[in-house]
Amino acid sequence: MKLQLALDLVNIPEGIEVVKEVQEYIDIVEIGTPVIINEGLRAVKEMKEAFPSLEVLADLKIMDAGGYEIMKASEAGADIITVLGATDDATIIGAVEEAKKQGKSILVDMINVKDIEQRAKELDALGVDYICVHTGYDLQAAGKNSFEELAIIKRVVKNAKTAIAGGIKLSTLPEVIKEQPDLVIVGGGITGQSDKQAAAAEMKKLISQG
Ligand SMILES: O=C([C@H](O)CO)[C@H](O)[C@H](O)COP(=O)(O)O
Repeated sequence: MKLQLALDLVNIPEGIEVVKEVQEYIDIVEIGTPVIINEGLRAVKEMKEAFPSLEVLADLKIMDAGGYEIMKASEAGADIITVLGATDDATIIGAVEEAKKQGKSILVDMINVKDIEQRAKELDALGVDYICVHTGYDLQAAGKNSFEELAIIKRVVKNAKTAIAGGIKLSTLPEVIKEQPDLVIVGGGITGQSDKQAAAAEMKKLISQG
């Protein structure tokens, strides 16, 4: 099980400082959608240059032009790029083809997918690398989480790796670990803590104890 740090509410220098603090406890650093909106793919490039041994995920949440957008994120140095599960199969197929050509991975974000079980089966058959259940900020504020959805994808996905994101904290991590996803994505649960290093270290410890 890997730990991914999501950077959403920072600029590039602030993001690099956070990663310096926690790098030994994380496997993947995510350049979050808000950061890409503010800074562009330059944020991906600068993070990869600063931490070449970490995998970098570009949270583009691609909805169209799958092949082209995967190509641009790959050129910037992203190892993993996100595509929305709610989009059509043509976009997923284009993204998967381009990612294979570039030697990169696709993480499909299931945010706002209504039939998680059916769509997860379809995406799995299309050859995506990760399927990720995700409760976005707006639904987190309404008290939602994706723990039940994680159990669903764990049951039906046969080939892709499974992941979960959205409001995961130290207190809720054990419930997530019970389901054994391949990847746990944490943003505010680390970046919002006064001692980010201690939070990341404790999370890594729980994850390695499995
Ligand atoms: O993808 C995300 C969100 O849509 C903003 O872009 C976050 O990176 C993801 O939710 C993880 O962050 P936390 O919810 O703060 O753990």
